[in-house]
Amino acid sequence: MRGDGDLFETRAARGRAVHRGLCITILAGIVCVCVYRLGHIPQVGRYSWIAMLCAEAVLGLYWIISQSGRWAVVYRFPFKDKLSSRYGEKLPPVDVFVCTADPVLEPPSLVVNTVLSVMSYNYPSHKLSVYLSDDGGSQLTFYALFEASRFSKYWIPFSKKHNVEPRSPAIYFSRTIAVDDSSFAREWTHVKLLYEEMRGRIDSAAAKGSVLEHVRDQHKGFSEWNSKVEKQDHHSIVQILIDGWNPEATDVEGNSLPTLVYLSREKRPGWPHNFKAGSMNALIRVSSEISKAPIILNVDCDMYANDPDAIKDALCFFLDEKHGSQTCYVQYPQQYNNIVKNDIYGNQNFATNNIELSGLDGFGVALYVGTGCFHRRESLSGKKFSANHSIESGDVVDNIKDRSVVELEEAAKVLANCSYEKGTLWGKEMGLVYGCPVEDIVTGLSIQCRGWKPVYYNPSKHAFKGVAPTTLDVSLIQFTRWSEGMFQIFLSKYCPFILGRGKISFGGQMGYCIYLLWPVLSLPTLVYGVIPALALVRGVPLFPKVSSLWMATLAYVFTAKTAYSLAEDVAVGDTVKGWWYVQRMVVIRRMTAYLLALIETVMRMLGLSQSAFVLTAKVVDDEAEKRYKKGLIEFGSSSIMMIIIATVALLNLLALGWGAVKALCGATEVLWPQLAICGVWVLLNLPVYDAIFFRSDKGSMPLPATLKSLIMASTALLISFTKRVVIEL
Ligand SMILES: O=c1ccn([C@@H]2O[C@H](COP(=O)(O)OP(=O)(O)O[C@H]3O[C@H](CO)[C@@H](O)[C@H](O)[C@H]3O)[C@@H](O)[C@H]2O)c(=O)[nH]1
Ligand SMILES: [Mn+2]
Repeated sequence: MRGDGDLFETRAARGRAVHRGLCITILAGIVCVCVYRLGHIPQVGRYSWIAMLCAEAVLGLYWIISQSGRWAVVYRFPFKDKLSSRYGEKLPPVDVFVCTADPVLEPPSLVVNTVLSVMSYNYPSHKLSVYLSDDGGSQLTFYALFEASRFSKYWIPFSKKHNVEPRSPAIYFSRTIAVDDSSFAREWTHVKLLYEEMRGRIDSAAAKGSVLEHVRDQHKGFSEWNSKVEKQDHHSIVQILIDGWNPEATDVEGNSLPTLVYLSREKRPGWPHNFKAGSMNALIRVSSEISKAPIILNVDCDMYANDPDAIKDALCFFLDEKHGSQTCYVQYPQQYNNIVKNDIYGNQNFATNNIELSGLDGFGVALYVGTGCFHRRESLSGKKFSANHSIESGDVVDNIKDRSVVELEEAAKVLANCSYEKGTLWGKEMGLVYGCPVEDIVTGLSIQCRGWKPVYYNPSKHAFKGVAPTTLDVSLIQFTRWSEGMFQIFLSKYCPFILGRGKISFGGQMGYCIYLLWPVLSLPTLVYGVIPALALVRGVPLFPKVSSLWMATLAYVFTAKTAYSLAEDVAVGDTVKGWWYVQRMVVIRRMTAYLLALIETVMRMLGLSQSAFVLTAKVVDDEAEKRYKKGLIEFGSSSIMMIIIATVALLNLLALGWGAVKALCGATEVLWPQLAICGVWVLLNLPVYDAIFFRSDKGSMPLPATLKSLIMASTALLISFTKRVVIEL
């Protein structure tokens, strides 16, 4: 852990002693449970017992690993006022990269709101260049950016003059103000109208799928689409929509504007384009031709800048005299602006964002999560850290010299061609690493292994806000991609224990594994979701006698872990209900997304499949949106994931029913601990029963999924019951 610098401070979190004390007792408990399991393997139900033993051992090990995120939590505090007074006009230029990939899943009007929010940062415009990379190669997106470049002439001066927040016009204008006679209200009304007109034009072009002919005449860039341009087959397009160094490029009040560039790298069938990593690498090269700022901010197209001063905060970590030269990136947590009450899909990650990631920071590592991250260009370009990397404060104009817009565009295009990377180190040692669905995580890890130090910064005012998934399917697909990518890293040469050895701290290596090992959790969770219920019906006990000391130990481990997790979540701002919903989502993710990722990984290792990047949809239909806002989980598909969820839910419900009847009938061998486990599963799954039995909307469990699940669950129970009869005979 690094100590204090002059532009920021690092403080240890309180309560470490309590956590460490509790850790020791839980650890002792876990050891006892495993010892007990090993020493009491029964004759009947042997395999179930061994499965439970394995599950508990894996969960216990994972619990140990996850303590690395709690052991040495630190928080960061930058001093941006000090930065401003020290650097004044000499602040470094900043390039902002925005990535988009599909005009349908990522509507152009959403994309340009993100672009406008980063264009209007409280930062000198002539030091700011914004690049939009469009992997969709879409004229509609280009058109939207063209519209935004015009609207920015009104929006930037308005938002800066009145210091409005946030700087995404869509979000800002969705809130109303008291319209009176003041000049602010008049301006507000005027700019809002301009915004709404612009948005109307963008949305109607998107709906029609084409841009009007007379509009196409207004900018030379549209002619790029005169020849054949298909999403996966087109030439490189680079269009400088605002050349910020040109004294004539000004807003309506005569101030300079940030540079604005549209990029769509070349795509050809047969050439791997490497998804977002490929797009980022093209951005790194193209921007180095045009503005070459030493600091790069990278955001996803749905993630607007929420804090107009965030650049200055981040710069404190780069410009600090003591530690700044070693900083490779400053990562902010992923926050969302579309979270409903109690966050039904567990998107907010309270414990991860406020504790675990700060805990990793305490061990000197931070995950790069692909968005909301400020990079040092040098560290992104594959350089190793060596002393004395200071950041220059040159202006964009120094870089451009006397080249015209067209010259720059032509030079930049070449850098975005498919063939450019052939035989180079791009995607290996330079830029973002290729071949992994979580290009961000693996890239961050390898940068740190080159001697650089990242910073995780989680300010109370969120710096960026994105769009969180609003249906179960989309959320689980996202987690499948993530967990598959994570596990792939663990099994590759990038495994932190191998690559990171001697380069990052052991605590940091463990910290990475909190995420890299996600898919492994699928099996023990399924064991706990299936075996106690089946054994209950079969009449086979899987736990010690309720009155025994062993049972007390087991119960202690379970209670202490659960209570700690609840306490920590609530301590950092979650509600009790929110925590409970996270528990549900955790279980669902493990049984579905992580399981599929595990299977997929095995298939990939056998050469049977290839990983891809399934884009997360940022829009859903109105009805689904309404259900999301009402807090109803959207099942609505008969995918294998839904069937797994429904099967486990029904299995536990039926087993609980059976056990309860037995208990009421006064049977002596009621297996209380197993009954309790089924009870917990049933409680967790209440919305699943609702979706199966009571709901009739489109988000309910489809009948085919219900039937398949019912057949599977009852068959499994029947088999178990038959075994019981055999035992009794
Ligand atoms: O071929 C592609 C695919 C995606 N993207 C962009 O990548 C971003 C992230 O894609 P999204 O579908 O929103 O994925 P998420 O699951 O929300 O993304 C998280 O996880 C990714 C890694 O899996 C990271 O790259 C992202 O930054 C991080 O927000 C979006 O801006 C896309 O436009 C591209 O530019 N090109
Ligand atoms: Mn996203």
